[in-house]
Amino acid sequence: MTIVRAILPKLHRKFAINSYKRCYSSKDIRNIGILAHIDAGKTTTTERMLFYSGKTRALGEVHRGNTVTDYLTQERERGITICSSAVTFTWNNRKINLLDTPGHIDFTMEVEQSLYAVDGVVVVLDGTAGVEAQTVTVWSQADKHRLPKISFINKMDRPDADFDKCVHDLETKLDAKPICIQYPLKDSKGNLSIYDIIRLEQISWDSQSLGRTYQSKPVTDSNILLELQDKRNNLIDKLCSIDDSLADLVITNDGFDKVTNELIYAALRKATCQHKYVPVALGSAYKNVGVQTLMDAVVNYLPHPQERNEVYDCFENDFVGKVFKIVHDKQRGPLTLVRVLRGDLKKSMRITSTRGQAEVIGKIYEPLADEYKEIQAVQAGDVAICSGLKHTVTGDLLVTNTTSLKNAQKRLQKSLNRKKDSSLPENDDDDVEMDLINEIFSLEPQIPDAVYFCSIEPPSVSYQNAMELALKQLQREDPSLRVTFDPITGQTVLGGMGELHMDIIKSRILTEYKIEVDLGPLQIAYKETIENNAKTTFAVEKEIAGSKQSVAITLELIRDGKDIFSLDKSAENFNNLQAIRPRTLQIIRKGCLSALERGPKVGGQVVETQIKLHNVNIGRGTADSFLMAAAGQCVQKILTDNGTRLLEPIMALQIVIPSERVSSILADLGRRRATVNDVLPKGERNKLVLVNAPLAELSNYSSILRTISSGTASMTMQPCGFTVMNTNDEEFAIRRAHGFE
Ligand SMILES: Nc1nc2c(ncn2[C@@H]2O[C@H](COP(=O)(O)OP(=O)(O)OP(=O)(O)O)[C@@H](O)[C@H]2O)c(=O)[nH]1
Repeated sequence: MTIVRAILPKLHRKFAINSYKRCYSSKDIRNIGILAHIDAGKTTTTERMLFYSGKTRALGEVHRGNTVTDYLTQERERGITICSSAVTFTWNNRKINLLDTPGHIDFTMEVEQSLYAVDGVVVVLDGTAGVEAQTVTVWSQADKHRLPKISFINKMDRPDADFDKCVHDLETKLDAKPICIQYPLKDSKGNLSIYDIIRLEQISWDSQSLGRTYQSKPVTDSNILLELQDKRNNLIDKLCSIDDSLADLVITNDGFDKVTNELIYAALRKATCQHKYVPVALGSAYKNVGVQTLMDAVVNYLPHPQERNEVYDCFENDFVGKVFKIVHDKQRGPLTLVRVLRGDLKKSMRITSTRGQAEVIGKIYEPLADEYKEIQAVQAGDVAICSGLKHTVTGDLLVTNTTSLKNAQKRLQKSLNRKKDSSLPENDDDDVEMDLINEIFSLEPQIPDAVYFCSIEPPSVSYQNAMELALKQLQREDPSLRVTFDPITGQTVLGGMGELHMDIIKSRILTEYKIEVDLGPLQIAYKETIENNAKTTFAVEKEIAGSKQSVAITLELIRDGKDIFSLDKSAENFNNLQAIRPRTLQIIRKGCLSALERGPKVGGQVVETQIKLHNVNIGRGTADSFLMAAAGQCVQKILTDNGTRLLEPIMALQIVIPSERVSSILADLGRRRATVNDVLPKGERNKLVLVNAPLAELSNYSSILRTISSGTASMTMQPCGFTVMNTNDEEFAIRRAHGFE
């Protein structure tokens, strides 16, 4: 990756006149995600797709900072994708909505949300590196969303690219079943062209026209033809295992000769949509080779919207849309990117989010990164950008109204019951489906816990409000960013997924909101919990501005309680508590919960702790704020008097490594307080090591692993919860948090 430090002037390249004018039926739409490890070439590939489809008139380059999809200043400066962005273009009379997603682990949530909007994915591999750490993560995310995949082996122009190794990696590191539809060919000068294995043709791209023109010719060299025929037969053989009609044809004719290209396309499409095989294409986006044939593959093999999203059938013809991104446009304000799953999305339409917020859609635009073209309506299966939504957050499900949501839930429950009652055997797919359904109807998007935090300060107090507003906006776009206020230090605190995440937030506040904020040192986000149940009565009396304020409150903290706040149901107290007005109870609850935001040890959020209200006496004329503060102080007193334990963030690591190196990796992990969950065979030569290790022990671990394994290991890492620390580790963590280590 070339990092361009100087900010290049944003090039306002004129987009070509809209290349699609007709309305596309949902069968003619492909919603695809483009996923990869960082730097594999997603943005470069997307840029070519826009260019060859006629959507743009000039080719942008990542190193020149003028690509369409990396439109944020930070993306252009750093040469990386931070926000997923949506673009629309047409190819072979099909409309393609494509989401370019970020490759860095800190933005995993972005990728996760984008996957709700697509029906299939293109996974780009760097032909010189094969399957890398983040490839494994995005691959399993695509699996979780049951998305059919195509793999594009990019950078095949480079002398060190190795197509066969990449295909082998797909098999061994991802347990995928690849089907190569192409094979690379380099001439004596190293120029790349491609063999089409199905058509037995050689395809060459013309560099003069920046790859716009390309031609196919039949392969005539008899040796090469034999080799390619062998590959074609192999491909058919594989497809026969899942396609009975193809198998019958091969058996009846005693060979592969009668199998037409059309039959292969149809069988391969079926195999891809059913997750049985992954078509593998290749090329060099940078050298303008193989992108058009990749687009052909997208159209030919990836499903259209009607072939997916059956789970939303329960909404019938009501409107359902998934918010997969919120962006901020200087002229238009916050814009919401919505995948329309059922019904039509229309200008000025009323909708409700599953969190119960009623909203009105403003205008609707067709997506093209940061350029917008207004349209009137969008039908099911398509993707749109809406203005006017004030409360929706990334991850929300939008529906016609609450009645339609309730009806959909009832219908879904009925159909699930029917499925259960029928004698159909249950399988793993049912579990995945159930998880997805739960996620669809859950009211909040699943937001990963922050694992790092740091303070954020405006340049002067006069910027405080503007900074808070900026953070509020950024949080709507990116729910994995947490913003809290520390009442003790008076600082605003950011929680997030990693150093890059925080850094990007800082630079976005500067470029988009013109506020030069300061970030404090990055710290691990420990949580705290109580060790034992404890109960205290706290009484406080004060005269404020001539009026007497008094509260006496008895609270109990209970470990692992179910409800976060409850009332004592014993005969002794319940009648008394029932007489309290609900509004007063809400104030007490609020005071108690805000006290749980900061534990006494390192200021970590107190979790797995229930608060039970036993008794409260409130003096006449006591202000709400005084009551709220008293409730909070009572909780703090219990926490300080009885002490808390620290919980630290744990990461789940999946390390793929040659068998002979496993022992050295395990020895190193042992020194990092890791728990080895399993060591499984992976392909012929490798092992898959599954470990959980504290985040605090993993600083810079990916480069350490590279050193220990001499570059042979690949790894993915993702947060997997918090665990209680032992006393020694805890002491060390506290010293470190207080700056003594
Ligand atoms: N030699 C060669 N370089 C390429 C090719 N494709 C992309 N690159 C270069 O690889 C670098 C990364 O490319 P990007 O397109 O930004 O990769 P990306 O996957 O979008 O990266 P992130 O958005 O940061 O995840 C850039 O410098 C590209 O010019 C290719 O086919 N051949």
